[in-house]
Amino acid sequence: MASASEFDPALALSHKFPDTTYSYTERDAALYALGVGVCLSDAVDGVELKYVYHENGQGSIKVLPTFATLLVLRSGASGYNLPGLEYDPRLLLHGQQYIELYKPLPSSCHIHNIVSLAGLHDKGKAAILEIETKSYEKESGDLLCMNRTTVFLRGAGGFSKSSKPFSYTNYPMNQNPAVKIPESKPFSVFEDRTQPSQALLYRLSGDYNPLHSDPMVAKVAGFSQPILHGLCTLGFAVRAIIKCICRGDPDLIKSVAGRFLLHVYPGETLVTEMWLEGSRVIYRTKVKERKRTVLSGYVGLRGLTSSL
Ligand SMILES: CCCCCCC[C@@H](O)CC(=O)SCCNC(=O)CCNC(=O)[C@H](O)C(C)(C)COP(=O)(O)OP(=O)(O)OC[C@H]1O[C@@H](n2cnc3c(N)ncnc32)[C@H](O)[C@@H]1OP(=O)(O)O
Repeated sequence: MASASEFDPALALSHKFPDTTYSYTERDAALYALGVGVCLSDAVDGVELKYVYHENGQGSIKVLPTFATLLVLRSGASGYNLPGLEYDPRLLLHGQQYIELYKPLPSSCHIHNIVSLAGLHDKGKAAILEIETKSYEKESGDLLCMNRTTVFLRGAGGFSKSSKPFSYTNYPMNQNPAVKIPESKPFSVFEDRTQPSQALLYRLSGDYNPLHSDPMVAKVAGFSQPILHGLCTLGFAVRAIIKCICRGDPDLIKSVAGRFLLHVYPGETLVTEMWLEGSRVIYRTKVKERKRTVLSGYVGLRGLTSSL
């Protein structure tokens, strides 16, 4: 591999990522739902049973909108390896996630992914890499969703002049997950306790990064114990919004944006606060035990929320 000084960001921008595929069944969707806390405190939860069971004779289970984040998993293997960009995978942290949903996800599907570079930034102490994945249903050719995954590669920055650090983005500013949290009282607040084994369950959905399961790897990365997957925390937060704002209807979710601000330890309690701003829900998730904000962002809704 080349050293940071040999890395040519201009050359990296012309890199073509290979297309990837992904197939899932109802079992994968249900396993994911359990991983992000569905029916965790109530096995017959009136609005959540439909994600894991054919309730009332329904033909198929419902799929949570954040399941879309799994469709890109295969892209990750090649997606975070830009030619010449050197980084220690043990120091990688998930920084942000942005999702657009164009139609409800089917309960089983074959997916074709088109992958591209959406952003690359030199932050000195870190490099930030943004990968965009458009996921198409193979059979119909329909575009189902788009994911933009931002990874924070600690120790991989410094490849450009510190007086003029390299920064490239190909998407509009209004899709940036960084939000200003209102000072008013939240419209709704939802509390959910994760299980000590939460990351061990969530990883079975396909993100086997040992940062979430191996105490030694967690220590090297700077944590006292394995931490929760960022996308697991995001799944908990969006579930809270579906419960409290969407009256249990997952199909109202049009887009999701989240910035991971601090790690979560499995077993900690997540408290998600929500504010309505037009057709957007601004949210912030805190860890109750440490009184620290771990995630914030917004969710775009379909349809009017004026009746709320
Ligand atoms: C399916 C797809 C899978 C995707 C791969 C993911 C694999 C997973 O297995 C891995 C995970 O889930 S890791 C767990 C989830 N993530 C985390 O816990 C990270 C939490 N965040 C942090 O620790 C810090 O915010 C931290 C460390 C990220 C940044 O904190 P600091 O070092 O203090 O940074 P700071 O000095 O405040 O800012 C430096 C510049 O970076 C920008 N920035 C900060 N936080 C960011 C974030 N979260 N995302 C993107 N950019 C971020 C800042 O804006 C700043 O830039 P500038 O100076 O230009 O303003």
